[in-house]
Amino acid sequence: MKLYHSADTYDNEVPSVVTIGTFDGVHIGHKKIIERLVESASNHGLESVILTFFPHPRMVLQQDSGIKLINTIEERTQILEKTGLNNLVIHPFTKPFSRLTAGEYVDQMLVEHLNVRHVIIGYDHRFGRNRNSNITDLASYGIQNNFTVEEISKQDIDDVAISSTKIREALLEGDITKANTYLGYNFMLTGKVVKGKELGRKLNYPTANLHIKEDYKLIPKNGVYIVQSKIDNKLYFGMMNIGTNPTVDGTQQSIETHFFDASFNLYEKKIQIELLKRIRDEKKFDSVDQLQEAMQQDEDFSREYINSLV
Ligand SMILES: Cc1cc2nc3c(=O)[nH]c(=O)nc-3n(C[C@H](O)[C@H](O)[C@H](O)COP(=O)(O)O)c2cc1C
Ligand SMILES: Nc1ncnc2c1ncn2[C@@H]1O[C@H](COP(=O)(O)OP(=O)(O)O)[C@@H](O)[C@H]1O
Repeated sequence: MKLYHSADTYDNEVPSVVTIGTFDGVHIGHKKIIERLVESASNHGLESVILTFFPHPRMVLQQDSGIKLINTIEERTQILEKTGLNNLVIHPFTKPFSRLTAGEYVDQMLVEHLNVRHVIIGYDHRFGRNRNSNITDLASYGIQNNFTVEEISKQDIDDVAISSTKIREALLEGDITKANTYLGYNFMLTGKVVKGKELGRKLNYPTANLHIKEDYKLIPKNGVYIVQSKIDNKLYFGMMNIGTNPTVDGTQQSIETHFFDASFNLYEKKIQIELLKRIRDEKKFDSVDQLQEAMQQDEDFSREYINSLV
């Protein structure tokens, strides 16, 4: 897959089949549409292109929307990489861009830059300034500009939309099992390991503190989770706490993971952690001893679960 950070730099000479959308989560519903795109392109000797925008339009047009996404743009790219897609175009969504008329948008983006021959698009897709134009308009532009438009039906879209919202809700409720089922892969958190209070090692549970730089990334409900992570090509299991560490009077939310049967220096390292199962809520214990006991129980429970996987 070739990645372009703007449609302006797209340089493939072969005409394309384009799908436009956010694809946050790249879940099983999205995958069906992407399969259709990839198959259509390959059947007609064309290039498959996903045109997506970053930042998310709502992050630019309604800056206070506080929108949270299932994937960072980097994670989204990583997941799309595995779908057989030829080209991913992440076009910068800016205020000036949002003011292009429908005609300008089609001419510049689809025709001039992406050399489009076929568009696969949702029945309710709106585009151009103030989202003025719809799929019927796109089809007329197509007649003038030598491309065809294929509609994704309401039924297919509803399947997709429902699961996207459901995944966000599931994550906020801590239902990681449900989220993973809809995603078709394990929900992940990606970031850099930073220094914490250095208390973990005193509790006999050193914990890698994950710093996620993308403030728009959706963080699941506070609590304790069983996790896995590939670090330097080796798979480690562990237990993660997402929360404010009330026992030690913490206030800031932290994301901390203790990896089993591992001893390494992870500071400054970029890691990706997959969440497998939620164990319990975070609690304020009366003493650090009680916290340590709870962590021992979490470990026992996690190890049993992990052993049952293999
Ligand atoms: C599996 C696990 C479960 C945890 N559960 C709780 C909890 O229920 N309540 C709490 O206050 N802190 C909990 N913690 C957080 C500890 O308070 C934290 O790891 C400790 O303060 C060390 O922090 P440090 O890495 O910044 O040194 C948990 C940590 C882990 C790894
Ligand atoms: N099994 C392990 N799981 C997690 N981190 C580990 C492990 N072994 C060593 N470490 C290292 O210890 C650090 C965490 O130690 P800790 O005392 O909790 O300090 P901090 O508060 O800075 O996170 C991690 O960032 C990592 O570099």
